[in-house]
Amino acid sequence: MSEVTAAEMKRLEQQADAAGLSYRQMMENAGAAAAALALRTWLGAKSAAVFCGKGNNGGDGFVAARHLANAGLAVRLYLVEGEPVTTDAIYNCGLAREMGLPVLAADTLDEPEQAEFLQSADLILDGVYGTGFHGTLRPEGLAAARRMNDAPGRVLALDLPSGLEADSGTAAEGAVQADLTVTFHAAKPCHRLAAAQCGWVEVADIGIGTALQL
Ligand SMILES: NC(=O)C1=CN([C@@H]2O[C@H](COP(=O)(O)OP(=O)(O)OC[C@H]3O[C@@H](n4cnc5c(N)ncnc54)[C@H](OP(=O)(O)O)[C@@H]3O)[C@@H](O)[C@H]2O)[C@@H](O)CC1
Ligand SMILES: [K+]
Repeated sequence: MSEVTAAEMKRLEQQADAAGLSYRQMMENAGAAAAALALRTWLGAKSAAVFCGKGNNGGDGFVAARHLANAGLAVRLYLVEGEPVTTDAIYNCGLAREMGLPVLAADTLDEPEQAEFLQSADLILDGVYGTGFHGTLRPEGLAAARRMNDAPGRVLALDLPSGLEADSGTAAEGAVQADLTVTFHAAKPCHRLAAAQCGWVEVADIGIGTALQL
């Protein structure tokens, strides 16, 4: 399997953007691919809890949530670190809200109704941290990872399980344990170095190869 580092991935995204494949379109392709993979892997899934951080990994989560909802699943979004901060994540959070998806703070999961939703969710999407993560999990990230790991549903990590460093494969204490990881364009070193934490790994095409004629 070919592999790229986080920095190489960033460079490829910049080149693809310059070649006319916008960052927003890459995020759309990533989230749509993740939703499609979830739907064909777990046939019959009826509900999904989607955890989103404030960066672009969260952006992938907002996109995937839209596509899962369009496929008929009951979907709720949980913001782990408050509102998104990147342009494309803000845009996709807005679209999710416009289509009426519940976008809730993750600490509402302390409330019985939200806790019940998470306990009964067939799918759990981890869009908290991707290639931007380094170091240790802070309390919000740690609490979210614990909730995902403790829930009975299947965990799909977007790009990589939150709490892993993409290049070193170092797993922070309490990192997400995924059943399936969907990564974008090419695997990152963590998928090999921390294979057990990632579960099954699928690489999704997000259009970069075509844009750059690779
Ligand atoms: N670019 C693109 O076009 C595409 C990108 N894509 C997606 O974007 C992902 C990369 O997105 P990203 O670069 O926004 O970083 P992301 O992984 O969301 O998280 C970073 C946030 O976490 C924070 N943070 C870091 N360490 C932390 C810690 N220990 N504890 C707490 N916080 C910590 C960090 O803050 P900082 O520490 O840097 O201030 C930052 O706010 C990539 O994996 C893929 O899924 C796809 O959509 C395809 C197109
Ligand atoms: K993730």
